[in-house]
Amino acid sequence: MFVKICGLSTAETVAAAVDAGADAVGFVLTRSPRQVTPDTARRLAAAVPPHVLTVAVVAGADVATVRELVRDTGLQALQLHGDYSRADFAAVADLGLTLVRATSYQAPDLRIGAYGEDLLLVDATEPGSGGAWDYALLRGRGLGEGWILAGGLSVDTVADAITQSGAGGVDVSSGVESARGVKSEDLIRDFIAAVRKAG
Ligand SMILES: O=C(O)c1ccccc1NCC(=O)[C@H](O)[C@H](O)COP(=O)(O)O
Repeated sequence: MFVKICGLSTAETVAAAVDAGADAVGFVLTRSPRQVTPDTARRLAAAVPPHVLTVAVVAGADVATVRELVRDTGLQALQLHGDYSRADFAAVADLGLTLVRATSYQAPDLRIGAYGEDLLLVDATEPGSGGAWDYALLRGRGLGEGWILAGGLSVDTVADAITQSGAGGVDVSSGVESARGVKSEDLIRDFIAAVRKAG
């Protein structure tokens, strides 16, 4: 089971996620309580071992801005939220990053690779809101191998969510925070332990 901890902004919480066995860590480069600058993302990612995927999270920016945001960060993956087209995905393919298409569970084209992406993250309608949804809606929908479930997951709900959805990976942000935008090292550890136990 692939686990991504999203919205990290301090060295301590990045270290907690890595030490607890996260497969990926996300840095939000877009307007959010978790927003970090590209410089901060680069500094935080420099301490992450290469086997942990470092992900730039961007929502709604045009392709030129996206390219500018990730330039020089050294991050390994780019997660795009919003109305990005197949042409937009093609226009960032030359960056050589792992591409993550983040989309609502209500959107069409719920299949890995439909836009040329490497990973598909199926989220609530409002990313980063902590809003849960009916994860069972996606069971058996043939999304492809290893799609990632997101939206309102927490230590208490993640095991059931995996069972209900059949997801091969999970992503969390609000559910590992002590207050909005403030990550908790204990909750990060507990969340990853809950996923490992379930998976
Ligand atoms: O985290 C944000 O604030 C955010 C803002 C704008 C676009 C994306 C954002 N986060 C993306 C994520 O990958 C979140 O982890 C995902 O939406 C799940 O969030 P949550 O429901 O809070 O666990």
